[in-house]
Amino acid sequence: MAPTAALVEASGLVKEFRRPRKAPGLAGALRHLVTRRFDVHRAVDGIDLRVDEGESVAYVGPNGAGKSTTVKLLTGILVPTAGEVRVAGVVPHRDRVANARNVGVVFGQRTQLWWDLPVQDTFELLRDMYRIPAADYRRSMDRLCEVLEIGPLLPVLARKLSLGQRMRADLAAALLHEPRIVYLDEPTIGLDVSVKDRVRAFLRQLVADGTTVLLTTHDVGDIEEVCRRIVVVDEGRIRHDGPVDVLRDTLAGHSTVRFQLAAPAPLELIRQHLPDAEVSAGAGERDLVVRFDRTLRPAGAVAAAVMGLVEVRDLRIDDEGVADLIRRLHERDSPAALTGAG
Ligand SMILES: Nc1ncnc2c1ncn2[C@@H]1O[C@H](COP(=O)(O)OP(=O)(O)OP(=O)(O)O)[C@@H](O)[C@H]1O
Repeated sequence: MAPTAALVEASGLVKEFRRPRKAPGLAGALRHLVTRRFDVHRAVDGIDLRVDEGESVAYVGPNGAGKSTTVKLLTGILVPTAGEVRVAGVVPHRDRVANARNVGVVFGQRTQLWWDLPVQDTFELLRDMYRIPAADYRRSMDRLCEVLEIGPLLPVLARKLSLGQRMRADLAAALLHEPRIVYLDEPTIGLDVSVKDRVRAFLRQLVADGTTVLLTTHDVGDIEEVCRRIVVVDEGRIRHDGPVDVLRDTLAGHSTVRFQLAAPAPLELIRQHLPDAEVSAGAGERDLVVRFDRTLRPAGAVAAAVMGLVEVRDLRIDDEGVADLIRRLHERDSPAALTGAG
């Protein structure tokens, strides 16, 4: 087998921000004007990351973990405080123009479409910006119009688009110049289920066609359906790096049903009937929490089993999200074992 080429190579990557340190109140603000003091915050704290051509990587972590900062370092928007980074052989912050030709970026909560222009005009501006030859532009547009069904959106002003339409147009805008790697930040946030499915199907196709994808998301469905590898980052460091499949089997395929009962929960009785589930007490003595592997039994079967044993007043089903996944990783592995775990 031919060796795969590294597309992203980061080693010892560090980004520090200076944050103003000021005492509270007006006196503090005035003092800060005279003697400025700063705290140094390491948003990215020594990241080693290699992404090979054709990989699909979920880059996840809690809020403030350093995900966006990493992506900004990869796009060249930020200059690292220390360490090395190359994307397709280019040092992003040294040669932002060359780097921009290789990368596409989509932010779910922001758009790169010109708000007051028809979608078509943004595409033409991008064509000129990236100096895409006419024949390549035609081919790329034809393909994107077909798979993203954006043809009817071309004459529409960007501000008139629905969220789902805007996301499809934004994906097209990011891919028009056929980048080798795409960074996607929460690409399905706020979308309804059917549009979400379409976006995920499109991303799967993109990966199948050989584009490298780095996806930041809080949605476990995005990870499971689009990515083969998951990198978990917390406090600026990589805590876990491995195949999604392993996590899917051991961690992510769980749901929790929370019951409110008419009387105090008989935990032992319920454990006897649901031996492969985790049965625990909730906040109050009439609350019951059952966590189970949803690949073994559906939530309906768990609810029916409990309702056959005790009187249930109310219930809620929660599928686990990325936050649960990260918490479970912390619980499962000691901090030492987590670092660099593969
Ligand atoms: N320009 C900046 N100046 C100062 N601090 C910053 C700056 N940008 C980010 N930070 C801080 O760096 C840390 C990491 O931020 P970052 O945006 O990379 O996190 P994130 O993992 O993307 O979080 P989220 O999921 O909330 O987007 C945070 O504590 C943030 O407040």
